[in-house]
Amino acid sequence: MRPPLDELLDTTHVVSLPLVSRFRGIDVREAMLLEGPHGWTEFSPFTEYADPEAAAWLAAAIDFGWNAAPPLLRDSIPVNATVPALAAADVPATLARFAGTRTAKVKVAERGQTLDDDVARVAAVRAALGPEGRIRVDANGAWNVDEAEHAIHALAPYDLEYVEQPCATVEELAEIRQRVRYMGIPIAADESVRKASDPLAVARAGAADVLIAKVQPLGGVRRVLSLEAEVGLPMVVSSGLETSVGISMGLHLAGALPSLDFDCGLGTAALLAADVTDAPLLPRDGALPVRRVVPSPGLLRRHAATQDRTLWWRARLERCWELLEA
Ligand SMILES: O=C(O)CCC(=O)C1=CC=C[C@@H](O)[C@@H]1C(=O)O
Ligand SMILES: [Mg+2]
Repeated sequence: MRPPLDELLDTTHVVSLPLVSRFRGIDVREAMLLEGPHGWTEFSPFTEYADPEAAAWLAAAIDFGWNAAPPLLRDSIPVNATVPALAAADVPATLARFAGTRTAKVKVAERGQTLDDDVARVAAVRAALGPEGRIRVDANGAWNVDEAEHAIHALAPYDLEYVEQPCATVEELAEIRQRVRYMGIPIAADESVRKASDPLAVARAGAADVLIAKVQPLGGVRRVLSLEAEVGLPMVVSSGLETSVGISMGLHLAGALPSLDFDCGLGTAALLAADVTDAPLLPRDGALPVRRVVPSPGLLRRHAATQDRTLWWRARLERCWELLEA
């Protein structure tokens, strides 16, 4: 059910938050925050996304603000550190932002970098975490199947928990999964789930061992819970690089999933140089508490987007609202 447009627009704030270091090609994260009857919520599709994709993020924002969250089965969520495609020398300072995490997700296959850069970064993460740390890598679909096979061989000595979206298509994922099966390295699907018209296609095709569940692109907490019931694969709840308000939506999903076998990618408030609350959801002892977040009026003012950008987001919300079922 979609609330009236005026009701949504009434409480919106658009913020523009600097990142500590460049991540997925951006230095600043814009987000729109809204307050519904059940609390604060976030609408923050990346700016380049077209309306049909962004509408799922709005459905999620509405779900979290205008419905009671499903019952929680746990109130603390173990999270991973997220390591952008930085130089190996910068790894220790990045990991230090994610206090107590035993797992790290490392970005690889960044445009303009080489496999040697990836190997050096992953080696630095292994050196910092020690033999018991867990390392997963995320290629964001940048490799073809042969490149993925070569890269996985080069990275395997550092002991990989899984490889996230090594290739772009579901067919390629199925193929690389077969090729590296003998190595015991699972394949996780991210873009193939969150950008697909049918998020379950990847599971049906036998293309992944693990699904990355991002709550906004998948349409909200309740929608992901119903997908989970159908899909039968373990899910790793990860962020869409949200403010702490959006992270709290992901935490409510992670808290409600029937089982949670992996550390979640919800520690990314640590990648923001500023947040919207005085009590940001930053990892402590490797975990985050499941709770709602109320933005601080002072921080909303300090990080308010320009008037132009605010109008852009309001128009975007309106167009996406039109796309949702009345
Ligand atoms: O999974 C994590 O550790 C953090 C989230 C994360 O890596 C991402 C968040 C938002 C956009 C993506 O490019 C990126 C990802 O690909 O998983
Ligand atoms: Mg990913």
